[in-house]
Amino acid sequence: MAPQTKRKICVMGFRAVGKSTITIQYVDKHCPDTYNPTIENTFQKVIKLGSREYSTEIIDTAGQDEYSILQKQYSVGIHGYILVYSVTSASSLEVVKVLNDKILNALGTEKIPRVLVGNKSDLEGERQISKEEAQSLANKWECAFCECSGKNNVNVEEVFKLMLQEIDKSQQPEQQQNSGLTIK
Ligand SMILES: Nc1nc2c(ncn2[C@@H]2O[C@H](COP(=O)(O)OP(=O)(O)OP(=O)(O)O)[C@@H](O)[C@H]2O)c(=O)[nH]1
Repeated sequence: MAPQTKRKICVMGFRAVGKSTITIQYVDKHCPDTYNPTIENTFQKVIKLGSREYSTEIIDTAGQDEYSILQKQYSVGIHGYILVYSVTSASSLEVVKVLNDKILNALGTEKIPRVLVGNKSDLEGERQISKEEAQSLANKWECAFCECSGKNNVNVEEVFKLMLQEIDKSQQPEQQQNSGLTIK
């Protein structure tokens, strides 16, 4: 069997957008009952994708806002970023834009594997951000995009699959790279 490929992924975004719910739903297959603001949690999961196995470390970070300083441990040794906003909160998308700028500045390159994730897609009646608006932002950033519901476990697997694919793509020679992947 091929050796496991190590991946370190950081889940970031504004407070209460659902970072922990998505992560715990994916790793432990359940939705937390109560809202507990996260300080920082690290999860380990072996993910099988096609013929490859990934030994994955997923860092669920504390909620950030536009004034948060990007901590050093979130800019060193991270393979990819899951940038979460809530489709019910326009300001959470603004925070993700600021976060994205901070990450790009800290790493000094635009070629960073990222997935833009619109969570709480089950709350259609409270929607403030359209899929089209977020998709066009992801196109501009040349990163992957999907919406999901951590609560209802819809598209959560896809978030992490897209992340691993984006990381793999970034490690291929330039000519083999396609534009950002999307799961609708
Ligand atoms: N309706 C709905 N609620 C959700 C969803 N995901 C999370 N929530 C709720 O949103 C609240 C915040 O969820 P968390 O997962 O703790 O959010 P977080 O981004 O980790 O929060 P911080 O640790 O404070 O940054 C909780 O009450 C969750 O139940 C979702 O997909 N749909």
